[in-house]
Amino acid sequence: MPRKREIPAPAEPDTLDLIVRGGRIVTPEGVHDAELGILEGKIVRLAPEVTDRTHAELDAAGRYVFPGIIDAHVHFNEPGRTEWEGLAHGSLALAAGGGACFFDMPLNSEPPLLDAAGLRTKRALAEQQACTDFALWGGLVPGNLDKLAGLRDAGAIGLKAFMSNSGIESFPRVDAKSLHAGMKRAAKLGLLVAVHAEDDALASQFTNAQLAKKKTDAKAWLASRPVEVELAAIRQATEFAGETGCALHIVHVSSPEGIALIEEARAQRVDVTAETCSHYLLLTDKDVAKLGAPAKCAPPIRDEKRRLALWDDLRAGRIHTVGSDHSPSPPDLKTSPNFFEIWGGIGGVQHGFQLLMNACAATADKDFPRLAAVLARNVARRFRLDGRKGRLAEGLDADFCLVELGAPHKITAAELWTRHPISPYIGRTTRARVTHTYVRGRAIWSDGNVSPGSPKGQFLNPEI
Ligand SMILES: NC(=O)NC(NC(N)=O)C(=O)[O-]
Ligand SMILES: [Zn+2]
Ligand SMILES: [Zn+2]
Repeated sequence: MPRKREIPAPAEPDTLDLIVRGGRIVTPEGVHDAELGILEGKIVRLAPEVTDRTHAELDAAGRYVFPGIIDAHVHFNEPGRTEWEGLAHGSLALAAGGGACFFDMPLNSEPPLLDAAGLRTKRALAEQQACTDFALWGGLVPGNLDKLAGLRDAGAIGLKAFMSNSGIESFPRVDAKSLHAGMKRAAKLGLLVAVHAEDDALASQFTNAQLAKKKTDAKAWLASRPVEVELAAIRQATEFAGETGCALHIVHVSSPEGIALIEEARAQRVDVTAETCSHYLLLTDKDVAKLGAPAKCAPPIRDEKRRLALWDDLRAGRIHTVGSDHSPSPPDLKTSPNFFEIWGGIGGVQHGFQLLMNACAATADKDFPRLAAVLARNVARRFRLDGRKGRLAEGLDADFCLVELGAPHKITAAELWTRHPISPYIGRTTRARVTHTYVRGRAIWSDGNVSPGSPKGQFLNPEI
């Protein structure tokens, strides 16, 4: 008979650093009243009532406690185009909107992030400048196949490729051959590939048709990128994913037809997931015509029917992640009488997610769990960070934000933390407001203000 092992008495719990009192906890499974106990940056208690001793308390009564948002799609453009945005401004704006982590795209920094040395440079900058945690995308461009292993070893969260012109000379688009070869190599390395899915030949064809008619207004620009442009590229990328076994993430899917193609591929066991962005759920082609430059992005914002269908997709679990695709530029690049010449990219990192919550305000208990899935849990899962991030659960990082559903607030340019006060959401009203954002148990944003002595962001390595 083996001797009975002596079971040590449970250690006297340390005094907690923080208890979040009285909030409504949002998880993908539902909303419930509970409290969080936090110690050394981790959630160590999640219970109806946390009774431990604590150094501090945060009153969350009457508020929702969301998991810290993980925005897998931002362009903070540093190094090289810091005057467009920058890691400090960008991450603060993200935190002000409930974000705890961002994944920075390999463009529009200059040079773009195409190898391990580039990753180390951007990582060092972000460790100094970013107030939230972060991961970094590497680029997949024609000719950098031999850099992909280095990118993986340096901790890239995945590879990003453009199937159409990126607008950035140093970040050329992949043709079919280089995309296929890149995905094949990425599959071997265990790296996910994300694509900007617009077919270059079709986009040029439709663009030329508009320009030939001397049409250069917003309406003509929208007509130059019909849904077919997106669908052709999604078809090709999913086909390649099937052939190569590469994990594929289609970023900024703008149409329900695009989501349907991704669903079809998934039914064929292709490892593909869909991201859409807040602006496709919040704006329509009419807003593009009305707002002009601040609402220009590619693929473009679609009609009301498609916007509503994307909400259906999101509620049905057919959209896996929602990012901001925050891609701002200085005002001079946003002003031209020719809409085709205006820089494409929407600055929405601060308000986009809050406006999604606002859109669900009347059905919060039903819809907030879905938002917790697409804004945090699913992102962490897809990018293998779920051992640390993405949920309010014991043992995970204490990343969370408090959301208040209060009186309608009108969004102003003055409240933007981005470098340039350009946003399609200025003038909109929202009942949902993020009052506090915590990363690893420390306040970054509190009571609608930047917390003094903000902590520096940590680099996140995928769990390969
Ligand atoms: N160079 C960019 O930042 N492009 C971005 N611009 C958009 N979406 O309009 C993007 O993600 O494709
Ligand atoms: Zn893109
Ligand atoms: Zn983007």
